[in-house]
Amino acid sequence: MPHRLSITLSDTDSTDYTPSLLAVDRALSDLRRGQIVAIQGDGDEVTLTLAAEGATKTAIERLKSLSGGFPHLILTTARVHTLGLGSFSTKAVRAEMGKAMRPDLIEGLVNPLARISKNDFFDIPFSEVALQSGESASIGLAKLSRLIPASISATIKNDDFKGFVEAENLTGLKKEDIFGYEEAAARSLRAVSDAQVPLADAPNTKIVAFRPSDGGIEHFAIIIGEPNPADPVLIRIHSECFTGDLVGSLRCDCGDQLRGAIRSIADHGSGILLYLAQEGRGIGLVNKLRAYKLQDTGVDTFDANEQLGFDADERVYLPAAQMLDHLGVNQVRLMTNNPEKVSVLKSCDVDVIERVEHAFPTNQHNEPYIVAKATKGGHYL
Ligand SMILES: Nc1nc2c(ncn2[C@@H]2O[C@H](COP(=O)(O)OP(=O)(O)OP(=O)(O)O)[C@@H](O)[C@H]2O)c(=O)[nH]1
Ligand SMILES: [Zn+2]
Repeated sequence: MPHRLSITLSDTDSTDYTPSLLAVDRALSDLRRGQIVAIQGDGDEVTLTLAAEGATKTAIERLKSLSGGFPHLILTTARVHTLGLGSFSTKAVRAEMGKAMRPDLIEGLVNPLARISKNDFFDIPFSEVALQSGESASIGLAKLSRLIPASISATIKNDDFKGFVEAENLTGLKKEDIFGYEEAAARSLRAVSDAQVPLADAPNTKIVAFRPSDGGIEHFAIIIGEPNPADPVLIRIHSECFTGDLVGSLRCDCGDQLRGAIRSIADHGSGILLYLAQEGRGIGLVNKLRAYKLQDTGVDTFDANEQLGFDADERVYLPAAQMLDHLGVNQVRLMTNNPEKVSVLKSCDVDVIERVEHAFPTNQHNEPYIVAKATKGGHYL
């Protein structure tokens, strides 16, 4: 009698209530709608923050009046380095814009696709932002909301955080909620629905949806055949790629890898494809399109991310490890060319007993991308 995978659907009524996740979720939608969010920092520090992307004059004026001063533009060091505006050892820096806090200058500083002369920035002083500060958390929030990673922030003192956010009708959250969000969301994943979905190349397939407790974005396990968790399971961890997976973009190898993995698992007899909601190596589809436009000027895939202010790769694999854990799978044979996936999965206590090569022929459009992944990203060819 073969061992079966365990798929236990969670009763939504009994899902843990996780206030910190909920606060981040609310803050993300506020930020995306151009609203000010209040981040509680150390002691009586409160960082009032707006996403730099799309910040309007009216919102900046409200931030000024709420803080009683001049807010700063917070940028990632990656972005400032690519602008050639100085060298810093922290992850984020503060541009002290003073009266120069104009939407066109902000756009020029944060968006590499904006047409503005670098000379406009030369007299703006920059200073380092502490790693665990509210200002640093504001960048984390912008990244989680899949906007350009830059904020307009003002840090004030107020020892009645709850009273302040209530009086001003702002979403308030702790900086630790933001720093801990990705891990907490991954650890709260629960299977919420599943169904048989026969695929063209794998008729005996079941898809299981996993949802974090704040109702945030879902990840999926595509289970082909009847994997036996007592043996090593053949798996693929695939990060979402709307362009490659869905509409057949030739700029990457994702579509071939997705369908190729389904075919290989079906040929093998059984296995699991984990489909992770982290489009564009975790920067989101809108930013990936920006990165493509930059790549059309000759920049490679990793540098394009950095020009936008992101790390070269923003992905996390704890959700994948958690889904495997829920399915009772610990030993895996992982189909990938990316050594980082192997090492990160191992660090999440998944026993990767073998890396299975997963490469496909290139085409004229994705060749530079595949070459950059191998030469710069250390991927196996
Ligand atoms: N930012 C950015 N993301 C890209 C680009 N091209 C593809 N992607 C994304 O890269 C990710 C590729 O995911 P995977 O195929 O799982 O990962 P991989 O790192 O190539 O590793 P393996 O395929 O396992 O070898 C997807 O999220 C794509 O959307 C690009 O030029 N820029
Ligand atoms: Zn792709």
